[in-house]
Amino acid sequence: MPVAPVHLEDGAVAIGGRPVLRHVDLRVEAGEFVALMGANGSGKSTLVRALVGLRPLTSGRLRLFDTDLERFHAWARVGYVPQRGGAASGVPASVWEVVASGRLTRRRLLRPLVAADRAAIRDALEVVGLADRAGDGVSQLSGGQQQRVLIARALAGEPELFFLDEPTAGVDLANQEALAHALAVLKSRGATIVLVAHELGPLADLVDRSVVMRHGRVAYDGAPLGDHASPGLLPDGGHVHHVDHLHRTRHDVVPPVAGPLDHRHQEH
Ligand SMILES: Nc1ncnc2c1ncn2[C@@H]1O[C@H](COP(=O)(O)OP(=O)(O)OP(=O)(O)O)[C@@H](O)[C@H]1O
Repeated sequence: MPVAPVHLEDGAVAIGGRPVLRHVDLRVEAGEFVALMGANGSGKSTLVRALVGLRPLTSGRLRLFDTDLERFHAWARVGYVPQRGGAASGVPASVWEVVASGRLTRRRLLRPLVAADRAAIRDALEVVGLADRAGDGVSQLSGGQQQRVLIARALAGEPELFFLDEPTAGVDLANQEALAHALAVLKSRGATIVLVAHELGPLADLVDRSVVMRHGRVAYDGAPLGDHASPGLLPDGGHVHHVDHLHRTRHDVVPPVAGPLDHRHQEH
C-alpha cells in the first residue's frame, strides 16, 4: 500500500482530564483533499493539533509519512495554518517578510536567502494573489487577505501535507475564491490537504472526501458532503459510523450526491 501522509489509529486526546477525542481513526492518502467538518466543539481543531504533534495523544498511534510521531522530524514536509485569532494584526511585518518566514523550515539557520528561496516566496505570493502587496504592512490588509498571507507563508515551505483550520471563517467571498484557487494549485501539484471548515463554499469542488466529527468521534467518513443538501441522506458507499447520531444543526451537512468512495481511494 502506498505511504499514507496521515495515519491515526484509535487516537484519543484528553484536556484537563476531560476526553475531547475518542477512538479516532483517520487515514489520509497521498494527494487527497479531506474536509474535516462538524459542529462547534466537536473536536476538529483538537484533531488537527494532534495530527501536527501540538497536542499529545493520550492513547493511539499516529504515523506521518509512515513514521511514528516520536521519530518524525521531517516537519518541512508539513504545513499548518492555525485557526485565525488575529495573530497577524498588530504585527509590524510586511507581507513579504511574513511569507519569507515560512521558508525557514527549508533553510539552514542564518544562511542567506538563495534564488530558490526567493522564487518559492514569490510563487507563494502569486498563488494567493498577493504578489502586488508584497511590500505592504500586514496590518494594512483585510482579515481575508491576512488569512491568505498566512497560507502563502505555509506554501513558501512547499509542504507536501497541508493542514488548514477554518481558513474560510469570517472571510468574504472574493477571498474565499482566492483561497480556493490557491488550494487548487496546491492540489494540482500533488499536495495532500486536510481542511477544517464549517461551510465549504467555493472550496466544495476540491473536496475528495468529508470527515464529520461529533462529540470527539468520527461520525461520518466518506463521499464529499455539500453545504446545502437536504437532510436525511447519506451516501451508500461512504464509510459511515454512528450515522444515527448525526443530528442536523446549522453546521451539520448532508451530501448532495450519493456514490461509492472506494474507486477514489484506488486511484492513489
Ligand atoms: N485548550 C483547551 N482547554 C480546554 N478545553 C479545550 C481546549 N481546546 C479544546 N477544548 C475543548 O475540546 C472540545 C473540542 O474543541 P475543538 O476546538 O477541538 O472543537 P472544534 O470542533 O474545532 O470547534 P470550533 O469549530 O468551535 O473551533 C471543546 O469542548 C473544547 O471546549
